[in-house]
Amino acid sequence: MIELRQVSHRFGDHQVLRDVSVTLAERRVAVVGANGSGKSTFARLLNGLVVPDEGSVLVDGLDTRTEGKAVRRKVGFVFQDPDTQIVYPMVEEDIAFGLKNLKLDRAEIDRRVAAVLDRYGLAGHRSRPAHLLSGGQKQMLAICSVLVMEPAYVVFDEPTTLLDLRNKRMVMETVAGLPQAAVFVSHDLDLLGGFDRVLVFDGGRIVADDRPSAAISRYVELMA
Ligand SMILES: Nc1ncnc2c1ncn2[C@@H]1O[C@H](COP(=O)(O)OP(=O)(O)OP(=O)(O)O)[C@@H](O)[C@H]1O
Repeated sequence: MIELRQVSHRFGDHQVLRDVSVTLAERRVAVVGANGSGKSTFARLLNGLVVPDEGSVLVDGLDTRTEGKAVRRKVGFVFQDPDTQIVYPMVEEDIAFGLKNLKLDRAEIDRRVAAVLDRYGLAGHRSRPAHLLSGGQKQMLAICSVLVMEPAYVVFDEPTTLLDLRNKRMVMETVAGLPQAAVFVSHDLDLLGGFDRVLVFDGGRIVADDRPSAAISRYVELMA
């Protein structure tokens, strides 16, 4: 369970989140809202990439302010642009990077790298340079690098924005099949029908919190 208690945050003079309190316990939570409404900041709070100016964020009781490292182990984060996330030139090195930091032995790293590449259709690309992958394959590589760490939660920040329809579907099937709870920030409203809960952000506040159809109707009204 992830809990925000009276969270406010500003960047310089700009108040980005205003007194947000919410508890996330569902398997699939989506977050929508206008550009600049605070969605990415909210997403980054969930794994301690951003620590709030006021209030607190608790992940299974761990405070992101004091337990940042443990929180980042628990909460994987997928960015919009996989190029921000891919750090090593070769596919297998990129996937193995986090596992090496955990000081796992070579055989265990190999096993986990092979399993995740196989599961998500990248097994044939294991020894290829990452920059030769298509946009969709790069996003799947970024997702694999997160999933191989076996986080308890996965936060996706607009992971489908740069993808064509086929690759959007592939990412959505991946999200739907995850054993973990996921929080999914998106402007692609048509992808959110299967979610348990949708939060609508406006001006740094949650202004609707409902099932997909009701929340999306509210968002469409807001944008009219
Ligand atoms: N690191 C930062 N430094 C300064 N300002 C920032 C920073 N990150 C975000 N902001 C500003 O905070 C506001 C909210 O940004 P945020 O990225 O959370 O919005 P968003 O709802 O995700 O927007 P979008 O849909 O465009 O991605 C924006 O005005 C943005 O310019």
